[in-house]
Formats: sequence, structure tokens, C-alpha cells
Amino acid sequence: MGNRKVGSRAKPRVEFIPPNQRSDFEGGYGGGETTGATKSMGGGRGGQKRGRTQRRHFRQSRENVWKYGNKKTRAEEELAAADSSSRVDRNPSWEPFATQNEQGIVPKEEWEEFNSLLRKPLPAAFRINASGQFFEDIRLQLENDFMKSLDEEISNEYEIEAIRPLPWYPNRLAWHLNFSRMQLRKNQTLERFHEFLKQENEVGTITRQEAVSMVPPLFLDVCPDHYILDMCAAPGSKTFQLLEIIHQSVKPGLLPNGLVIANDVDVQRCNLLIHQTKRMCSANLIVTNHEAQYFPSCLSVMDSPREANERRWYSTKGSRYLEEMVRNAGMGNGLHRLQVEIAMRGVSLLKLGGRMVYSTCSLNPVENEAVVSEILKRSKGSVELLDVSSELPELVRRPGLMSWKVRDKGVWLAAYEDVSMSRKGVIFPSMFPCDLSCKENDSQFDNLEDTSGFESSRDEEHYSFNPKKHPVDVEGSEKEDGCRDEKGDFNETKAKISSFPLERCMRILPHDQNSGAFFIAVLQKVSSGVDDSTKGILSGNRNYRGSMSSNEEDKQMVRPSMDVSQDGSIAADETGCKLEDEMTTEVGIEKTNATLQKKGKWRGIDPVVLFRDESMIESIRSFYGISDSFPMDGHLVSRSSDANHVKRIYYISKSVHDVLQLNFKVGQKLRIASLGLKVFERQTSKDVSATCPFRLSSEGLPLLLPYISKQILCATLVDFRHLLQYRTIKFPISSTATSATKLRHSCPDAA
Ligand SMILES: C[S@@+](CC[C@H](N)C(=O)[O-])C[C@H]1O[C@@H](n2cnc3c(N)ncnc32)[C@H](O)[C@@H]1O
Repeated sequence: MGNRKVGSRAKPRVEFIPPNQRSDFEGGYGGGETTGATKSMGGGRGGQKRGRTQRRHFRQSRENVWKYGNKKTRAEEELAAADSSSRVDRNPSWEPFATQNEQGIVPKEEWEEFNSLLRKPLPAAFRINASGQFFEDIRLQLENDFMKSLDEEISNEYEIEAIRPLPWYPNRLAWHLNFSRMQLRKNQTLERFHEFLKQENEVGTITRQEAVSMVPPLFLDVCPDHYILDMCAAPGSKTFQLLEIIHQSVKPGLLPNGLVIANDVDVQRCNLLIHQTKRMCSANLIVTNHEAQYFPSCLSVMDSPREANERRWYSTKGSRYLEEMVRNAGMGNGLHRLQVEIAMRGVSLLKLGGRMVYSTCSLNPVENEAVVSEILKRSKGSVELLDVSSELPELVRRPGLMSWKVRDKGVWLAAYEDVSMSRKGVIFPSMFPCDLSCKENDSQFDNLEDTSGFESSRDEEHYSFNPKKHPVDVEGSEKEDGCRDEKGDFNETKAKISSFPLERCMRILPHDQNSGAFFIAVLQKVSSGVDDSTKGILSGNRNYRGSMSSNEEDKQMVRPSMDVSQDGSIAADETGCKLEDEMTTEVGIEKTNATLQKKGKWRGIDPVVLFRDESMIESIRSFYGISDSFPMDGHLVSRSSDANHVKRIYYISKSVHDVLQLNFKVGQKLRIASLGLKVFERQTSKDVSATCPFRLSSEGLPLLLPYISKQILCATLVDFRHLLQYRTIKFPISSTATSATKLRHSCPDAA
């Protein structure tokens, strides 16, 4: 497919240039995340409204050019109309592309191409879920049916290659379309294919995701037994991909040893995340709701060998669209500090030998290389920036920048010394390339911690200008704290060259392979950092009590405001310590849940309760004939503290169970929005004279089916149609005696 040629004659390339959003494929990418970022940054980038308005202006003022020689076919006009239908009023005064390329993010000779590609819609892309039972069928259907018809109907008509596999995606399971999402939606020729994509996406066999957004998880080098943390995860496309990978090589009915914890600060976006990941039907998932920079230190402490190469990863927000970044490079500055804090939290949670992937969909070096540089600087050699140039060789990418300038208030700043006094509260030294040969950095990693210019994330003061940090002399001029050249003069125009090997970072430019833009850096923890606040807990020390009480730092990392009741009746850490004794027993856990519920710790979030009603479990087991080889003890949880009114029961993997146990023991620091896989639901139909109050949930069926021996109906096609049509059917339902007999045999409890 990769080399498919369309038609025999040389044809001009059709260029789709309608005013579509290049980033529209990530589903609600902008709104919520801006809320999260704005909240966390104290309004650093001017609020949510401004961003949206700017995006709208950008879209509205984009040219709608539909080029294909001089003629347009009817279908082309349809496609063009579909893409321009949302454009109502233009804003002619707005100039979308400032032709500044000061950062050198794009080589001069490529600027035109880069610029013109930004005006074209982002091509849609999708991936087959390789962990799905029917993935080969889907692939066949795609290759034998749709690709052929797309070739006939679209490629010949439009004279373009309609669809091709992404050459760098493992096993060629991902495809790139030559249509935007909007075009897919509006074009009649594509209707059947669009329906197919939608339906398969809904059931989780296919995931629609922007092509380059699929790249970061691949560099995490994930195995089924890895523990993975996705720190800024909503809407969850990468989380889903990670789940696919950990489930991929595991047989149906079995669970991988690892897990994914998907976190997002925004509650509503957490719901999106839950909805998105539900399609994966995974028992190895926990969704949490924390500010990632304060993510609690209660991840796994298991000291089994597989943890030696445990990997966790982090994807940060890229909360602006590429186009805006080009227009206003200063916008990313407000995110820099938060990005460093989140990344540093990621580093401290990372196990020795673990990999962390830092990625953004921005091309602004302040959000990218500057963040990576600060991580390397602060971690004092305990983290290495990996050279992954031999991985995914077919992916076209460019090296990270070694030198850059910072844009502020319309001015390009080459070095921190150029920052005016009044701007030192918002522009930090860490935003500039770090030259370790500078006098102040003589001792390589000594005293590097404070060079960022902003205080630790635990200090609220860092949000405002701190005169102690930026002293002013009597004349009002700023005290010198930057690097000087040999003569002792500040170099005001030339940006420094970084001392870190930032060329190992990866930049993906849109015109490299007609995709969105991405920045990716792969880091590895090579030794325990001296400032590892989670030491003791993450290093496999099972003495939680010891580390809890002795590790003040760790307590501070979990912001009390996250877990405390609104009325402030009890502090989170206090709660954790007080209840610790009780929590070591199951009864204690139940009691604790009730107490915390009353005190408001879980306001807005349901408690996680281990489901231990033995007689109920036994009755479920015997009703469905669930084999003893399917472990239930310790794997079932509910979200209700009232054991008699449990409505849903979730199945959790052993890895999730272990994390939960630890979480219980450290005072329930995790705000768990969702976990595991729903397997049983309380019967609601009054009609049912079932002996078991719980029915199987459809999500849980793929996991349970290999272990069930009763309540299985082998229906004929006629029966099945009948069942679908009438939904509830009284026995005998069968039109044939044979299947009625089979049914009674397999459902002995049925009336
Ligand atoms: C670009 S989206 C992430 C996309 C996601 N990785 C994916 O592939 O689907 C950025 C997300 O970061 C979240 N976010 C922003 N600030 C955060 C913070 N301090 N802690 C955790 N999440 C945060 C936003 O709510 C938003 O959902």
C-alpha cells in the first residue's frame, strides 16, 4: 500500500486548502485543557476566552482555496463547500501568519512550504486496535473492501492517493487519509467509509487519532508488565494507545501484569477520558483527577524484578494550536513553569531505569527544549536525555534546537540579561538555553536547582514577582544575575548555545509528512536523584508508615487542598496518618471510607470499596458457572460505601489491586475517578425471576466469557434476530426445538 500509485498518468496533486482546524481531530482538544492550564497557571496566558477568540479569528481568516488545475469537479465543489460551511464572517484585518521565523524552527528555504501547509486541513488518521479479538477481520475488511473502493471512487475522481498506511507505525496498523475530518463527515462518496470508521471507533476496534499524536507512546517502549502514568491524559487518545499496547500480546481472558494510570486536572475532561478509555474494556486502568505537579506518591512499591524497568510517561498539554504559536510565540511562556513542575514530578515518580516521554504539540522552544533543559539541570545527572535516532527510523523528524530566543511583549530576547526588570516575574532564566560554561555554573551540577528563577511548586509566591529573587539596586537598575561574556559585557543579541545534548529531542514539522506538529523528548532515570521526594516509597521500601511519618517533603507534595473537605474540618495528611492503623485491615478500610465520606474527603468522588460479600460472590460464581481459575477474591470493587446497595461491580487487575492497597495504606491520597472494568450490574428488571441479583455487563463479557459455563445461549440466526428485535423474550424463545433444548441445557436456571 505504501507505494500505491493512483492511475497511470502523472497527475497533479490535489491540494485541500479549506479553512478547517488542523487540530480538530483530537476531539475537544482546546476548551477543557485551557481551563486546566489557566487555573493552574493563575491566568498566565490571559484566560480561556482569549485563546478561543484567537483560534476563531484564525480559522475565519484562512483562505479557502481549492486548487486542482483550473477545473473543479462537482465532487470537489462538494468537498470544498463542506469545509467552508462553518466559515461565516471573515476577519480581514487579521493577519494569520506573521512571517517571523526568529526561532529558526523552520529552515528559511522551507518556510513557504511550511506556511502553506498550515493553511490546509489536517488529514484524518486512524489505527486498528491490535489487542482486539477481531483485529485481523477489521484489517481485511479495510484492505479488501474500503481501500479498493476508496481507490476507485475517490482516488480516480480526485486523482490523489486516498489512504495509505503510516510507514513508521509498528505492523502498519495505522493509516493516514487524504481528507480532513470535516471532509469525511460531509462528503457523500465517503459516507460508507465514514460510517465504518465511526462504528468501529465506538466499539474500540479502531481509534481515530491525529497521526503524530500516536508517536510519543511508541517511544515509551512499553511492555505488558510496565506501570505507566499518563500525567495530562484527557481526552485519552494516548492513554488508549498505551492500553492497546499493554494488552496486545496477552491472550483473551488473561490480563497483563502492568497498568495505566491516566490523570487529568479537569474533572470534565476526566469524564471524557473515562468515556474514551471505556471502549478498551480494560481492568488494568485507573483514572485519577489531580494536578499532575502534585501527583501523590502512592504508586506501586512492589519489588518484583519486573519493576526494575518500570516505565512511566507523561504527555503535557499543547494547549494552543500550531498556527497561533507561529503568530504569537510569547503565548507559550506562561506554560513553561507549569510544564517544568509537572515534568519534575514525573521524574521523581519515575523508577530507576524507567523512561519518561515528554511531548507537546507546540513548536515553541520555551515549552520544549527549555523544559527538557531545566529537567536535566535540576535532576543533576540522574536523568539522561536518550538518543533514540535508531528507533522508528521511518518517522521523519528533526533534531531539537540548541539555541533559541524568547519572545515577550513583541520583543525577541536572546538571554535572560535582556529581560527588563518589570518582566522578570514572568520571564525566567530557565526559558533560555543553559550554558554550563558560564561562571555561575562552573561546578556543572552544583547550585543548579535555583537557576530557573522560580521557586519550588510548593511555594505559592512564585506566581508573583519576588523582589528577593530579583534584587533591585538603589538606582532602580537590576542587580546582575545573568551570564557575562569574557569582557564582562552582556551579550544582548546572540542566544547562548545549550550545554545539554538537546539535539536528541525530536521535532516533527507539519510539512515533513503532512501531519500536525509535535515535540518529543525521551528521558531515562539513570540514578536516584538526591532530591527524590518519593524515596522510600518508590524505591520498594515496604515500610510505608516509616516513610509517611519521616518524609515531610512527600506530605507537602500532596496539596492539602486537593483532598481536604471544603469546610476544612480535617487536613488530608492528618487524615492519612490518623487512619493508617485502621487501614491495614479490610474492616478498617470500610470504616475509613465511611469516615472520609462523612468528612468530605471524597466530595464529588465516590469511594473505592473492595467488594467482599462472600455469599454474593459465591452466588454469582455458581449462577454463571464461573471457573475457580478466574480469581475474584480481591479483584472486585464497588463505588458505594453501602455494601447492601451496590449497583455495579468492577473487576480490577492484580496491578490495580496492588496500587489500591498501597493507596489505602497511605491514607487514600489518590482521587480515583474510575477504575477497572465493569463486570456485574444489579438486575433492574422486575420481570426477571432470576436467582442472581447481578447480570453480566457487556463490557466485562470478553474477559469473563472464557471462564463461564452457564447462562450461555447458542442461538440460531433466527433466534438472534428475534432477540434483537424484541429485546426481552419469554422462554421458550426458540423457533427450533434444538436450540430451545440447547438453551435450557446451558441456562439451567432459566424459567
Ligand atoms: C493536550 S491535552 C492532552 C492530550 C492527551 N495526552 C491525549 O493524547 O489525548 C492536555 C491536557 O492536560 C490537562 N492539564 C492541564 N494542566 C494540567 C495539570 N496541571 N495537571 C494535569 N493535567 C493538566 C488538560 O486538562 C488537558 O486535558
